[in-house]
Amino acid sequence: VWAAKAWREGDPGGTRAGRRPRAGSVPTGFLDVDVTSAPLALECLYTPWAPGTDSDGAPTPQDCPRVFSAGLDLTEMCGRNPAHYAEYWKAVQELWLRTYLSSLVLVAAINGACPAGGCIIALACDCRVLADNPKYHIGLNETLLGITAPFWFKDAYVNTIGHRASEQALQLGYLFPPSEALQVGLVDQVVPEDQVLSTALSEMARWLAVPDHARQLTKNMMRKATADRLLRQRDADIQNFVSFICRDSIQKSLQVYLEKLRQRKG
Ligand SMILES: CCCCCC/C=C\CC(=O)SCCNC(=O)CCNC(=O)[C@H](O)C(C)(C)COP(=O)(O)OP(=O)(O)OC[C@H]1O[C@@H](n2cnc3c(N)ncnc32)[C@H](O)[C@@H]1OP(=O)(O)O
Repeated sequence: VWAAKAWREGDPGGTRAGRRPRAGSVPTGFLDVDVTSAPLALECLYTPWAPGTDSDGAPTPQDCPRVFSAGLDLTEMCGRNPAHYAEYWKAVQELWLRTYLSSLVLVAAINGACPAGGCIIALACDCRVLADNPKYHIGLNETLLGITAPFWFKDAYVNTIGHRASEQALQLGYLFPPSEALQVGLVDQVVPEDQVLSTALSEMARWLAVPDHARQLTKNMMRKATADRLLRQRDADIQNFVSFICRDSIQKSLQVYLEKLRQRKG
């Protein structure tokens, strides 16, 4: 994701959210910032956990392909206490709200798998460019983990791919391969892997060509109702998350899923 203003201006003072991510560390793996301890200054970020810039200040490709984001960090949701879950969920809300409502142009250059929390952050961007690799699935797969996507994940999905497609994909926990993601409108472009970044930059240029104030007001007009819905119910949403995630049956499901992931690796 490129936060346009900072990148365009070279932003020497901006916060580089660098370092190699580890799978599953979203929200921290996505922007690679500790959202649990610091207010997130999205407008100061100019790269994701990717790249860096070359001598002209242009972004260079990240060194960790294959995973755009493995979603939220499941270890943050297993075996912890209610206070931890509440703080974690508040940070997830904050990351999404700031991304979704950012006045910057945000283009997601998706060069790897993009499930669940990864998808929701990509959906908060203005535009998504996905690498054409059959392994790079994108979508909200929560039900396959035995959990449910919260209403604001669902809202973002519906806003992007419509009600029927969301209903089906959410219940099935379906992860779309690139061609289907394009067809359903979950991403805006699918391009060969080595063209993801250049295409994202071209998209960025297209969006930046529009007068900022008009684009920003329009973006806000389109997104405000969805964001307000969460803002009105933030505390209730946190309480709901905590009581849901604390259930023995949910903890068991998550542990089984994590164990499967680890075994698959071996
Ligand atoms: C009331 C509402 C409640 C619910 C609210 C919504 C909650 C959560 C939304 C989410 O985001 S849930 C997370 C969903 N994510 C996934 O299902 C993706 C799982 N991961 C994968 O499928 C794969 O890891 C990958 C992304 C396709 C990458 O594959 P790769 O082969 O490159 O990597 P692995 O070897 O599988 O994994 C490396 C390492 O990371 C661990 N890991 C993977 N994903 C996560 C994760 N999301 N959280 C924590 N840990 C994760 C995996 O177990 C390996 O760990 P180690 O063996 O190295 O310890």
